[in-house]
Amino acid sequence: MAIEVRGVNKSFGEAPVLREVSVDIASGSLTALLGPSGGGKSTLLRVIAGLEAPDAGTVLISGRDATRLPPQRRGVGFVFQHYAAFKHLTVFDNVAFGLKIRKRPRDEIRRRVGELLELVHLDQFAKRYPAQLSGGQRQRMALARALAVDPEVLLLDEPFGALDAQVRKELRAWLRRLHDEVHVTTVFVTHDQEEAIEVADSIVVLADGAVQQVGAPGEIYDNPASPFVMRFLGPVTEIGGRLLRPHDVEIAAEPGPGTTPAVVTRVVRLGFEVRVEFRMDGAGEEDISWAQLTRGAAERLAVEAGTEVHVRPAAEAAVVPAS
Ligand SMILES: Nc1ncnc2c1ncn2[C@@H]1O[C@H](COP(=O)(O)OP(=O)(O)OP(=O)(O)O)[C@@H](O)[C@H]1O
Repeated sequence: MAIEVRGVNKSFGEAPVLREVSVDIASGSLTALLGPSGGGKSTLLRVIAGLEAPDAGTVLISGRDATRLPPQRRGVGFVFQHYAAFKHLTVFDNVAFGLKIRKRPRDEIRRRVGELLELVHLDQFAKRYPAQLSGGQRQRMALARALAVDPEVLLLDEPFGALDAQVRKELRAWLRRLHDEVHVTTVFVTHDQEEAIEVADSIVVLADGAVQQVGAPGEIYDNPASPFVMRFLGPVTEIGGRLLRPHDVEIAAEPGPGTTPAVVTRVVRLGFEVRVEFRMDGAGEEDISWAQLTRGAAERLAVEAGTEVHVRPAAEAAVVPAS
């Protein structure tokens, strides 16, 4: 294990922000801390970095008790959402900064910074100043700088949070590829479930200061531990007191084993996907469930508002009691 967090508690004043948090982060993994705003993600990252001291509990990094070590002695590199570059230094010198402080020989610095700039695709920009870079390029520079001192662990707090959607998507894919090349144990904070699912090997869902579930993206999506996790990871709908994914709802024209009658209230065509909204037999006026169908399936079924249908969860559906 690269990082072991054991029984960490942290309060600010009266308010508990982390409650008995224990997490194992495997060496070489790319882990997302995912959860709603205020759930404690940044605080946990800061406790791992040594920027915040826990009230109780321990943090082990590479098997060593780091709980009382200052940040600079933990072997971690970090990048924050609003990355503060040294404006008066070139890209090269920004990346070289940590190596210079550590008084590495000049030749080594030149070689290492050259390699890193190539890795983050900024080799053309070495002589520019941060103000002459785009937001995405600045974040890549920040990552190169964090990697310069060979950290055992890389900690990223919403590193792409301030960027527009398109750049954010590009950087996600790029971070994934970078990690496949460099294999440094990486933990990143995000409140975006799609980002976590797309990029991470492992997701830690954190809400209300407590770990809700830990697992590979597919595991968490398919086998959520609670209604909260299920709702947080993707769209859900409710049928007969059970939560399930809308693509796991089966709709048929005729009744069958385990089906319940329902009336279609609306059909929304969203390109490839068709969203069929319906009201279950006996449900209240506002109580609308929905199914996500492919366009082909919807055409075969030929439903429109007012059609009577029969619905049930698919045999392989992940289902969680709604409350
Ligand atoms: N230094 C501090 N002093 C007092 N309260 C704090 C401090 N830092 C964080 N908090 C509080 O702790 C709680 C958790 O904050 P934290 O930043 O860890 O959450 P988060 O999950 O990262 O949220 P976000 O996604 O909004 O950044 C919040 O209620 C926040 O207001």
